[in-house]
Amino acid sequence: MKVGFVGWRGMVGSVLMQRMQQENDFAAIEPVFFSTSQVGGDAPLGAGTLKDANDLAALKQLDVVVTCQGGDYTKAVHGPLRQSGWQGYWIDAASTLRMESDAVIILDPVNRQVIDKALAAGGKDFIGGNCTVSLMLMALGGLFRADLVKWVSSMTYQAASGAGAPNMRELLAQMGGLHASVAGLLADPASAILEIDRQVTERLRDGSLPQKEFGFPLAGSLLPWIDREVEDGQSREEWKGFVETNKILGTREPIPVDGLCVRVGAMRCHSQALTIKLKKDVPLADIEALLAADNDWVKLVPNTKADSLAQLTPAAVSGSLAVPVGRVRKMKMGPKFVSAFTCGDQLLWGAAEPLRRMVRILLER
Ligand SMILES: NC(=O)C1=CN([C@@H]2O[C@H](COP(=O)(O)OP(=O)(O)OC[C@H]3O[C@@H](n4cnc5c(N)ncnc54)[C@H](OP(=O)(O)O)[C@@H]3O)[C@@H](O)[C@H]2O)C=CC1
Ligand SMILES: N[C@@H](CC(=O)OP(=O)(O)O)C(=O)O
Repeated sequence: MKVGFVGWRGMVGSVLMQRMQQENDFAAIEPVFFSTSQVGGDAPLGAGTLKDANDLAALKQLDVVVTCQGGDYTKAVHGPLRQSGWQGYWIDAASTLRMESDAVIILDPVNRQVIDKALAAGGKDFIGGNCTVSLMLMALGGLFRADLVKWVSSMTYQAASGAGAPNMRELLAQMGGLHASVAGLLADPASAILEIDRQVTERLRDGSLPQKEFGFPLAGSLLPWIDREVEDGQSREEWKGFVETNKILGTREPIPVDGLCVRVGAMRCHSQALTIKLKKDVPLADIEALLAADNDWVKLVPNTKADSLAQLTPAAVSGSLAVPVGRVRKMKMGPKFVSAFTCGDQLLWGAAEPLRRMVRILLER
């Protein structure tokens, strides 16, 4: 199987490359590497030279295109490539094609049956889901599979990486800038904390912190809006929660999913506080058992202070494929209301891993 990789040196693409090497995936395929800017340069893994990612004739030679290049590339190339008669599989991290009727959003531990059905029907476009949605479904898969969910409200704490690599750098530069502005006072144990706070707040507001990428300080603050405005006062990130969840699950009766998406100063893990209304009253132990057993990556964290603080944070989860879910308890609103908190690496299950596994699914056929 000849598989072309576009966007392999970007942030998501690099994580995909790492995972494919860890799992020895390249041994099973013939990889061809593309670039939009370094055509003719050395390809990785000794795979010859980099081909032009905009060269339709070169792309037409492939059985599969895997792209992490971004939505602009997808918009420019996918349509013309299909119109030229190419019948290969298109596997994409960008959101551009997700809601197209002939595209499937891939998250195989949750929706393998949707993927298999599409493949059997001749489906060719397989698109990775929004990171927040994919991580929520990896965590709550057991409740959805048991058809217990009446609705979900998700309040997110999303990492800088979701906005891109330059944003991660900017967050750290802002952190450094804040620290530097009060380093002298901090070194003096007798200095007044309110004076430290006053100077930090002044720095947050005076426009001197680097903020080209985010537009605002994120370090020492948070940003309660992600992506552009859509309808009904929702951000586009919030809109994806409902439409993508239901498309991934292939629901006939859409399950309401809504909440607020917030950017926080974490590096690459998205966290979510979830309020779930169940269709019926189910004992807590059964809920925990369903959550824990759903897939190989979800990890039920006991609802204790010690376990939550040790296992349910970006610091604990970063770089790991595990998707811990904890803080599971019945809420005061009534026996059908359950709270949960989950945290996951948004570059792994949130971006690269579903694409890698889709290549494997195609290889199995
Ligand atoms: N960031 C995220 O969390 C998520 C992103 N996505 C999707 O994936 C797409 C790619 O995102 P992301 O990986 O963050 O994008 P990056 O900006 O990291 O990479 C995109 C491309 O930029 C080019 N590039 C230019 N300069 C550099 C450099 N110094 N280092 C590496 N690459 C460089 C590369 O293309 P070339 O080799 O052709 O020059 C690369 O493939 C997004 O547009 C989005 O659609 C999906 C889910 C999550
Ligand atoms: N929008 C997400 C990251 C992302 O790339 O999402 P999508 O794949 O839906 O465009 C975030 O900012 O955290």
